Amino acid sequence: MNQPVKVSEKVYWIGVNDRETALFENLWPLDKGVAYNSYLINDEKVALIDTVKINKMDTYFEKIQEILGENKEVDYLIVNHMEPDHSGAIKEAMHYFPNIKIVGNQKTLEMLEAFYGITDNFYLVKDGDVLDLGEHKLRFYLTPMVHWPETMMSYDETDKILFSMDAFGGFGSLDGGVFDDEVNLEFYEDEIRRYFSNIVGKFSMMVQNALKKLQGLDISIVAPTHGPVWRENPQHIISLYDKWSRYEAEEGVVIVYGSMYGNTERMADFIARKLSEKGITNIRLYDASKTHVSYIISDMWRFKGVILGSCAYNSGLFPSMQTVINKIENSALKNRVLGIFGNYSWSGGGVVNLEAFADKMKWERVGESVEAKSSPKAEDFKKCVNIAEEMVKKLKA
Ligand SMILES: Cc1cc2nc3c(=O)[nH]c(=O)nc-3n(C[C@H](O)[C@H](O)[C@H](O)COP(=O)(O)O)c2cc1C
Repeated sequence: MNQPVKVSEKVYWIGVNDRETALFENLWPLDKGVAYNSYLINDEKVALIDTVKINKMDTYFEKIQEILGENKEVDYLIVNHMEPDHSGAIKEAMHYFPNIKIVGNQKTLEMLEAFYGITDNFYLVKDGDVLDLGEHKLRFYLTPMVHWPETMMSYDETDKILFSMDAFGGFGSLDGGVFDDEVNLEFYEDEIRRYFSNIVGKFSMMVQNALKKLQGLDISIVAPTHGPVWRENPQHIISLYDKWSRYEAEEGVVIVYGSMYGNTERMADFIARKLSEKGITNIRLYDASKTHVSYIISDMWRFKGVILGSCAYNSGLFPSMQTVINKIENSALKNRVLGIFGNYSWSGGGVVNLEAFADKMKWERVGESVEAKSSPKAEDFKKCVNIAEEMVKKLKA
């Protein structure tokens, strides 16, 4: 999309879509692309709010010039977040608008120098400071570690727009629709949760601190740097963030397994069927070697039950399961209920490592771990039934 889109009388969305990059942060699949949202406030003084990734700059400055006309320039560039997918065009912005002032906090300043060697034309703001643009007044809220040290949000007190940087944003390009009332929210909510769980979730406590700081603010529009702009129901996305960062979950079970020859997979299928017979409708069953871990973590952030299975592999976990375990540990997901199963043929390695993981995570356990020797037998399936039954009891309690 090349056209600027009006967010309010003087505020414009001037974001760009990226459908070329395969992996966000060179890690997270972008099957449906991503949008880098940037905003322009065309007041007496002109403010640009965050920029876009450098590979997507071709029409960006044209859009700005189109809004401003020939005789106006950008006065301020508000840098809410220094991650290069938003700060990438800062140097070009300084080149394009030589009088521009870069607005950020002390940590922004340090990063500007470290990333781009920029030390001049900086306008330092502290928590609660206000920048007067004429009709519009921007108040700055420092929200450290959501999910970088310098992260902050800018609140337009006139139109009640919260420019929230990466918070409340997600994957998925904006294919025509820009606002929450213009798009299929089911898709974007999934992609926002995948973004949250993989990138921001580790900093859930800082998200809670930020939400507390924003409490009481009259917010009409939430304008993040990725994903849709929330103008119809901004409280909806705020409440989802609140729920996820408190580790609240829905009834449902995510089963993930690593299997080479199908024995562990048979146990996973069996457990899934037992869960279904007991009335669980939200069951997600993943082969860890097929589905990218980012989708698996996203579902674990959504559902209360987690059941992990691995065959033994060179005295350890099956490698794709090791990836899943590492990611969960790194994300520090809390308050889940866990069942464990696995398979071996001589001295094991899968279940013992899943047990060690369980000890670290301190999640509530269900049933006795089951480790079948090669093809699972009747007594193994009995233990699988027990895991499923105990899980359902916990979920329905
Ligand atoms: C490369 C490789 C390494 C393995 N390492 C172990 C091991 O360290 N300990 C063990 O008990 N079994 C080991 N096994 C055997 C498998 O874990 C076992 O056959 C299991 O039943 C496979 O489950 P699956 O059918 O779900 O793949 C290994 C198998 C392969 C192919």
